[in-house]
Amino acid sequence: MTDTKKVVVFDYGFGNVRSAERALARVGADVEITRDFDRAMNVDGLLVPGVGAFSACMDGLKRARGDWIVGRRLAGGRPVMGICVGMQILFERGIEHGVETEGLDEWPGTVGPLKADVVPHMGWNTVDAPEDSRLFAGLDPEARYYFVHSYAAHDWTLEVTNAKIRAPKVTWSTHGERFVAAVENGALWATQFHPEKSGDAGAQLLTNWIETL
Ligand SMILES: NC(=O)CC[C@H](N)C(=O)O
Repeated sequence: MTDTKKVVVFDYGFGNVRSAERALARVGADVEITRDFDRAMNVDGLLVPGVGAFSACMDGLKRARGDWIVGRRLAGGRPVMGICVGMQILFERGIEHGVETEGLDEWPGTVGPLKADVVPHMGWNTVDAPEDSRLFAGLDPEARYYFVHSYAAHDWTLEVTNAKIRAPKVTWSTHGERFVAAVENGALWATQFHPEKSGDAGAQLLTNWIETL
């Protein structure tokens, strides 16, 4: 019997923390919703949800020292997962309603408006994951995931040229145009869609993350 993995759902005031908590508990994690600095720093896995505007989420995250916590966890190789705006804020910057806000800059690039006939992109969609993805391991390539967003990262520019460093794995989806749907980058994983609202496929995806903790 492997140890039960402990996960903190980081509560900085901008995220559907209860549904994230339920989904993680359903796949066997010992889950706590908190913004407590020490618990968020020392738990097996930190999940950063995000609902709302990029700038408001960044303000809330900084007020709870979430920027510091994410940075120090990653510096020590401690797993972090971002969901929805919790993924968007990992990029260099976000532009929403003409407001440009600095993100955590874990990855270069700008999160901007989705160019599609219908926004928000609200509903189920497939993704195009790399063959060797650990996040999507064991999942049907035709599986669908639940998205609710009007902004996205359209490009991926972080290139890793050193063969000794594991290159990030990027998963794409399309709504009007191609956008980044998920990233696996060492201890930092993130999804634009909501695994906690994506049924069995989402549960398998969260299980895949929990198993790395
Ligand atoms: N579901 C969300 O809260 C996403 C909000 C984000 N500002 C976006 O539209 O992409």
